[in-house]
Amino acid sequence: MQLIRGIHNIRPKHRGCVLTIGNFDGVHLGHQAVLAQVKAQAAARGVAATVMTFEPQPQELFQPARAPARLTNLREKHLALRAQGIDRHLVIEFNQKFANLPAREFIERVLVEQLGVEFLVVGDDFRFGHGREGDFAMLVRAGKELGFAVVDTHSYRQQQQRVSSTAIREALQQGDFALAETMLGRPYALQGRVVHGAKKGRTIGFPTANIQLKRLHSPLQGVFAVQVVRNDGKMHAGVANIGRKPTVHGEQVQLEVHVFDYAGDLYGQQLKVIPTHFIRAERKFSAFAELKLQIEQDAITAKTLLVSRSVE
Ligand SMILES: Cc1cc2nc3c(=O)[nH]c(=O)nc-3n(C[C@H](O)[C@H](O)[C@H](O)COP(=O)(O)O)c2cc1C
Ligand SMILES: Nc1ncnc2c1ncn2[C@@H]1O[C@H](COP(=O)(O)OP(=O)(O)O)[C@@H](O)[C@H]1O
Repeated sequence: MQLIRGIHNIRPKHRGCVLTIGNFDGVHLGHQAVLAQVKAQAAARGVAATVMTFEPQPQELFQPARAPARLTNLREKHLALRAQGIDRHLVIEFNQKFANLPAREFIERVLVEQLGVEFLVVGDDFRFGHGREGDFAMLVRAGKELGFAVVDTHSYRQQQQRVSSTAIREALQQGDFALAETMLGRPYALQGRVVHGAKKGRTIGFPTANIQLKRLHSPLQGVFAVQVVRNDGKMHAGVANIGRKPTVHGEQVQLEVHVFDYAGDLYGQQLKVIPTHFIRAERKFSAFAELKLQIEQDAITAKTLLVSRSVE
């Protein structure tokens, strides 16, 4: 799959596509139904199945404090789109300049001239262009005039509930990882590269692989039993903390994983961390020795939960 970052990187050879536009945060089953429609239309026409997303997501630019926690950062989203068999992922850098682009210009310049869109799939509540002036009806009219088809996405439901990024976020916050998985079509996972930390973990017998979340807000916080998948596909059990580490005056929210029965170097590796159970909220301890005792308890709890899960 091809990743195109920025409209300035669209080349004449990219003309001709079946396109969908949206945030696609999570790439859940609702999104996957839309992607299947895009792929089928693209295959029938012999053009590229293309997804346009925005980075940051528009609300993260306009109202960063109120923007919902992302289920997938850019990389995770890209990998999930790739797993769906999409040909091209076009990431628009969403800044004030792009937000000011008049709706008509977006259609004429980006959709028609640059992308040569043949078939467009968007939600009927999709708004775009300066001051959100563009809407579904405008796209339909422009399509008739400029020669592309426009269809709306259908609401995808499961047990009467509309599958949405919001519903998945709520399931995660309630520790209902099984429900989140049924809506995502895969286990909820956080992915990233192991970076260097303060090197304190090893001094208490709990080395922790530190992974930057690359999100404005995290949908999860606290201590969890987890499964860890390495790039070579090897699986391990572990215990993880997602938080600011108030005991050691951390700043950014980070994911830290202690892998059970493992001793080796994980720096630089890509890890996929699948939370399976919520254990407790993060706390500030008055001494590092107290935190050590608590982590020992957390590790026992996590092992018990993971064993009972594998027996189920
Ligand atoms: C299972 C687990 C639970 C944790 N719980 C907390 C916590 O409640 N409060 C806190 O400040 N840090 C918590 N941490 C983070 C530790 O402060 C951190 O792992 C330690 O400072 C080592 O950091 P380092 O990897 O940068 O050396 C936890 C870590 C793990 C693995
Ligand atoms: N069982 C393990 N779980 C997690 N990391 C481990 C483990 N064994 C060794 N490591 C290595 O140790 C590092 C973490 O040690 P730590 O002292 O916490 O350092 P840092 O502060 O840099 O994360 C990991 O990034 C990894 O390379």
